[in-house]
Amino acid sequence: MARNKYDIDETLQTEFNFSHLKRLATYIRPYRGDMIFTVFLLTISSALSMLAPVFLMKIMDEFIPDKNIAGIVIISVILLAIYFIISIILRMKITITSRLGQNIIHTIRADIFKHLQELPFSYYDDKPHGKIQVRVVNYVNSLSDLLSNGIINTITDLFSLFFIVGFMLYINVRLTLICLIGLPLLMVIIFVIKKKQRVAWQLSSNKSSNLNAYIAESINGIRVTQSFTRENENIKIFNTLSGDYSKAWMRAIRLNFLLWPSIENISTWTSIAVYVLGISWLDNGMKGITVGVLIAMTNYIGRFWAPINTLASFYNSLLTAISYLERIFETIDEPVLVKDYEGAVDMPPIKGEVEFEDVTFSYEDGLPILNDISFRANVGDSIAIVGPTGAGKTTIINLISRFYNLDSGKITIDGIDISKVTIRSLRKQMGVMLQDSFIFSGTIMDNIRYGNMEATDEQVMEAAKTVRAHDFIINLEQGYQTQVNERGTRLSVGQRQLISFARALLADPKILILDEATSSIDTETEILLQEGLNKLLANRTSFIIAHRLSTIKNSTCIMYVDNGKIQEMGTHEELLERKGYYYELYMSQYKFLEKE
Ligand SMILES: Nc1ncnc2c1ncn2[C@@H]1O[C@H](COP(=O)(O)OP(=O)(O)OP(=O)(O)O)[C@@H](O)[C@H]1O
Repeated sequence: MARNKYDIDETLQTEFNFSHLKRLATYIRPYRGDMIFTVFLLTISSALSMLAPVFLMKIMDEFIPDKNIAGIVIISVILLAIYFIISIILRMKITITSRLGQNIIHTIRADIFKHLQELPFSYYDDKPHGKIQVRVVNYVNSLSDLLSNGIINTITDLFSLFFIVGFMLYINVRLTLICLIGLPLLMVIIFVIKKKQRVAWQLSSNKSSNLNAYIAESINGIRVTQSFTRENENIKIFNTLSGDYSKAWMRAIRLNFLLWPSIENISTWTSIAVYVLGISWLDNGMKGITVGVLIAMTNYIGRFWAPINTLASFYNSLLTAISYLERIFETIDEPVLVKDYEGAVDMPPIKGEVEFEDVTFSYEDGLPILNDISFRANVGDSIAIVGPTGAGKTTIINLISRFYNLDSGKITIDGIDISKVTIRSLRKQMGVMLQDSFIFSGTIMDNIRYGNMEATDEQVMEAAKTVRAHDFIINLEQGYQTQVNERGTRLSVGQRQLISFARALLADPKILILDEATSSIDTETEILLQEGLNKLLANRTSFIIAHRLSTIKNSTCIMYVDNGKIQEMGTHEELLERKGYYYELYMSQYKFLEKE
């Protein structure tokens, strides 16, 4: 799959369907006790608040004409008590819903993150990292309001609506029916704008994703940007992406806002109808219409449209949330293409014999990068892989750890097909040191211990001493406890490599895979690295994408890769004698080094 870029909208693999909502319900289910309790409290509060207009009606129609002061006082006290209870209930609701919403969001986020840990390299090859990040953080956050207040308010408002209509019918059936006439009209409006809203929110989430992708890319590439003084161009790209996002968001929100004026209009017109007809019926002395009835009725009509408004706003948030849910579930459902096959067993302790048998591999269908590659490395061999850039060297070493699946052929370790064993048991026994010696934020001690979480401080230091990293570490202001930033920016390239050596050694793997940095390193560090490397390689089978002549010459076998094939294999002397590809490479790049 071609890599998606920051300015290309992502297309959804699966369209939204209602099973997404059902799935969302599974996240909510563990909290249904809390939800039911809150809805119960809110329903009580809503029912209590419904009593006020009835009390008012009683005061207007009975207590005032009868001059019943005691009755008015009693009702006022009851109303005060009711509002006190309502305020306590609302406070409880806020506490419970906030906690509940955050718990649900945490579970969804944890599920995405767990899945991201398992997704293979190919997933990350195709997607800008900012677009992945926005799903874990922003999209999940956007569900917060829906999950905390939205659902509970909606259920409660449905109950309120039920009570309000009940009270209205109790007071006067005719006037109630006039009020309800507006509802079918509202349904039609909702139905008409629904599809447009969905599309608008999808577009808005795409644009926010693009913007995030670009921000992440710009931060990662800030050094190159400033070196090439590309700041102004970057700001222009940012402004375009940010403008696109604003426009998409404005369009979506405008569609959302179409609903409120509609509700306002419908509620105003039906209220006017109730007033006009009510007053004329009162004038005509129609049975059952009194001043108290009209006051109570207008009060209920005001209340009737409030929950309708909340329901409409819930509906809007649901449509917004759906566009995020689609992305969230798409990520959680992303197939883990590199996984344990059924019946996979653990890899027994590795001795270190590695064999490629007719291996063919492509990143993109129909474009093979490796063609029918076969070779064998015996226990303890160190294989230096050389060849022109883009030849497929990194690809070969990535396949040994099974970071990708093969198109055909097989790779065996100690005669066991690596696709038949569990990935964890395979990778745990391998030491991989990639060209970018990634340093995580934390202490130097933590960074080395990454290779073996059970290692003691002494073992960490022992490993650092062996690869010659100890001396520079103890000269840092806090030694092994010195904090380093993500990517290890405060360390030199050579220092980062030495830390990676120590990390790899601590894992004590039988097979070592190294992508040697090409960066020019000062002679002193070069000697240190070479010493470190020699210690690291002793008694292990190793594959090194080698750039230093010393590493190449010290290896048991050199493999020259080009055009997806192994063109030559042999020792330094054998290959020089053959006067083929390696000879050419040596004469053009390394020979002068030996003269110095
Ligand atoms: N994730 C990927 N998706 C698609 N093509 C890729 C991917 N990674 C590498 N390639 C392509 O595969 C080929 C081999 O790449 P590889 O990284 O293995 O080369 P290499 O020999 O290690 O190069 P270098 O010495 O420059 O690091 C190249 O043509 C490259 O463009």
